[in-house]
Formats: sequence, structure tokens, C-alpha cells
Amino acid sequence: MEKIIVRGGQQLNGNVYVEGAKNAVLPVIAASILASEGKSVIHEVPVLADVYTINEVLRNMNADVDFKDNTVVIDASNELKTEAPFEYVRKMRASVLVLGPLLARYGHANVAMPGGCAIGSRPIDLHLKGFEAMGASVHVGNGFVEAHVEGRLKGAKIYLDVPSVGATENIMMAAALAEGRTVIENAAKEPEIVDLANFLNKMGGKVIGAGTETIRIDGVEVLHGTEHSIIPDRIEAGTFMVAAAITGGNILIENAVSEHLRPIISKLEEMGVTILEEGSGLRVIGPDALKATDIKTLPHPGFPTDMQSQMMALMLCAHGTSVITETVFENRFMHVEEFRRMNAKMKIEGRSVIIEGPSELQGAEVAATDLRAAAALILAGLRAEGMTRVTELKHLDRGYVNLAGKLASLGADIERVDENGDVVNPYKVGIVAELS
Ligand SMILES: CC(=O)N[C@H]1[C@@H](OP(=O)(O)OP(=O)(O)OC[C@H]2O[C@@H](n3ccc(=O)[nH]c3=O)[C@H](O)[C@@H]2O)O[C@H](CO)[C@@H](O)[C@@H]1O
Ligand SMILES: C=C(OP(=O)(O)O)C(=O)O
Repeated sequence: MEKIIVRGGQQLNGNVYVEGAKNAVLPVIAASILASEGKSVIHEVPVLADVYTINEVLRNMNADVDFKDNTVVIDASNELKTEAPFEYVRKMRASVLVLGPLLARYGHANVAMPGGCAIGSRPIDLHLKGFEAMGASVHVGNGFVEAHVEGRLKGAKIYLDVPSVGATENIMMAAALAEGRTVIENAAKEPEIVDLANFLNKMGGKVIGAGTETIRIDGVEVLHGTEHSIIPDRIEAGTFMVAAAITGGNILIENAVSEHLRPIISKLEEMGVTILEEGSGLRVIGPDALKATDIKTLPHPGFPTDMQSQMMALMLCAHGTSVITETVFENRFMHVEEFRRMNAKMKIEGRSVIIEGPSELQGAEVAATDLRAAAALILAGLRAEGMTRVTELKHLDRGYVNLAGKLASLGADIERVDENGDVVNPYKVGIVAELS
């Protein structure tokens, strides 16, 4: 079992580059199967286990997928199989994003039902209601969702009960090839939704309003391959911002987009962190002493749930009482127990965690409970006294490219080792093991 070993106490300084966003690239790759003509060339693709998984989902359907040098080239002009088996959906819930494109292009899709996961039950009822509103019949049984429509999907007015990112994306992709106009109300407004809309428009789609709560899609008969660069990962950027803050360091985070990071910038500034626009990125300077603050996770442009656990690590080091309220996922506090192993002082009250800081963090063996918890435990390890060992790195590899190597290049005392204690090439990471 691989581990990341961190010895706390180093201040981090230097430059780091933010990769393309995981949560943007997965829907864009799924959308590429809408193209019955031409190839899609997607740049700024991060080397992540999730990208390998979605590529395997497409290959399994008979699409040609080539991934090298951070570029994925997809030719989906073959006749595709309309299935995504459980072995892929189990590894990565975002595999359900092929449902909309398959249904729109072939009138049929059979995709394994994603289960819950460590952060909550995560139903897909809003995706399915959207397809039904567009004329599809949907059957859930034997662990699969089977959706079917005679002829083309029909445009519809769809109000989402909650602004679900995945439902907005799945419906937007399906609507791109439907007959007539679809209007999604109470749509998710995340930057990744805008990136997907831009990709669909370059494919010949007609999507307007992405980034607002109402998205209008006029369906077209054919979509074609195109070329696109993925937006930078705001959560990876936010993670490095916390790394600077928690170590009292000074990091230039290249390729960070400040408009995507407003809620994170605002909270870090409240905690005493200095953040300056510089070149094509952000310089983040940690203070001598961090101040407590409160955060409540919300859909964009509220504070992102995917930064909740990293902020928890930071708040543990701040002076005073901080409160974190998680409203997006019902069970995203699994990392609290792991932080406690590091001598963190906090208590859970319903959907909130109350932190009396600062805690004198101590190194310990801790297990990542999800992808962001993995990063958060490493961040805490940067500050803790002694050695922290983080296990369950399969979560980390889903969403961070070479996090240990990047932190080491900024001055962290960190390495990734295998079960024999031998240092692992950070670029090979767990991806190879995961897929073999
Ligand atoms: C691959 C990807 O982009 N993942 C992101 C995406 O996940 P994902 O798209 O799964 O998240 P959603 O926005 O759909 O989920 C938000 C909330 O809505 C609920 N819900 C969702 C769909 C549905 O049909 N019914 C329903 O009740 C969920 O249980 C959850 O409580 O957005 C989340 C919220 O920003 C992020 O944490 C994830 O990193
Ligand atoms: C929850 C996350 O991702 P996913 O939706 O892919 O599980 C995440 O990126 O933190």
C-alpha cells in the first residue's frame, strides 16, 4: 500500500502550475461522443485516474481515444455501444455523464447506477427527470438505468429542485441534439458548466446562458468534433492557496483564475492571508497568525464543498472559533475522525463542525476518506509536529496530479513511498495500479 509521508514545519515558497480541471474535463470528454463527425482534440487534460477511467468508458463503447502530452483526441464517429458497465461507474460516478449524450445520439442508453459514496447518497433523480421531461422512458432495475426514446428527444422546460452540477451537464448534453428548445431553470452556475457549454457550442451546438440560472439550448441535428482547452482547476488552485496559508509561505499559483476563486479568496483574506493578482496567476502569502472564520458550503458562487476539508485543516491552525457548515452533501465530515488522530480539537453538531483553534497538530497515520480529504490531511501534515503518513491514495490520484511532487518542489518535506518504503515516481502514481 502506497503512502505519502510528510514531515511538518517547512514554509512553502516558489511557483506552481495549476492543471486543467478534473470536473471540467470529465463532462467535456463525455460530450465528445455527441460528435458523429470529426475528431475532438482536448488540451490541458490532467493526468488523473478519473481521466483514464472516462477514457476507458469511451473505448469500451468503441470510440477511439488517444491520450498523450495532456491532450486527448477522441474519434466517436464509429457506431458506438450504448452501455457503461458497473466496473467504470463504481470507480467514478461521473461515468453517468455518458447517459445524456448516448440517449440523445442513439435514443438509448444503459448505464450502471452509481451507488452512494463516502460523502453522501448522491442520487441521480434530477438527471432522470430531465430525460423524462424530454420524452424518454427511464427504467431503473438490476443496478442499471436504461433510458429509451423513439426518434429524437424533445426540447422541454426543466426546473431543477437543486442546482445539480451533474444534472445540468447531462441535460445540457442531451438537449444539444434534441428537437427544439430546452430551458433549464435553477441550473448550476459552476465555471465547469460554462466550459462544457463552450465546448458544445464549438461542436456546433446552440447553448446560451451557461453560468446563469437559466440555460437555453436549441437542439441541432448533428454535432461535430472540435478543439478545446480545459479551464484551470479551481480546487487544485485553492488547495495550493491553503498550502501557502498553512505554512506561512509565499507561493505564486500560475494559471489560477481569480474569477473562479472569489469565495475562496474572500475567506482566506478574512483569515489574514494576502492574495495578489500577478501575471497569469495569484500570489498567496500566509500570515504569521491565522484568524478564525466561518464557512458554509453552497452551490457556485457560494463556497465550494470540494474545498471544505482543506479549509478545515487551515481553520485548525487559526486562533479562535471557526464554524464549517456543509449544506451540499449530507455526509462530508468523514475526515474529522482522521484529523482527530492528529490531535485536532473540534466537534460535529448536525451539519456543522465547530473548531476551537489553534490545535497543536501532531503527525499520525491517517487514511484518506475521499479525494479532498486526502489533500486536506496532507495539508495538515505540512503544519503538524513530526511525521504524518497518509494512506488510501487511490482517492488522491482521482483528482490531483503529483500533489506530493509539486509540494516537494515548493520546499515541503514530503515523499510518496510504496509498501517496501521505496520512493514512487510521482507521475506514475496509483493510476497504473488502479487500471491494471
Ligand atoms: C465530477 C464532478 O463535477 N463532481 C462535482 C459535482 O458532483 P455532482 O454533479 O455529483 O454534484 P451535484 O451538484 O449533482 O450534487 C449536489 C447535491 O444535489 C444532490 N442531487 C444531485 C443530483 C440529483 O439528481 N439529485 C440530487 O439530490 C446531491 O445528492 C448533492 O447533495 O458537483 C459537486 C458539487 O459542487 C462537487 O462536489 C463534485 O466534485
Ligand atoms: C466529490 C468530488 O468528485 P466526484 O464528484 O467526482 O466524486 C470532488 O472532486 O471532490
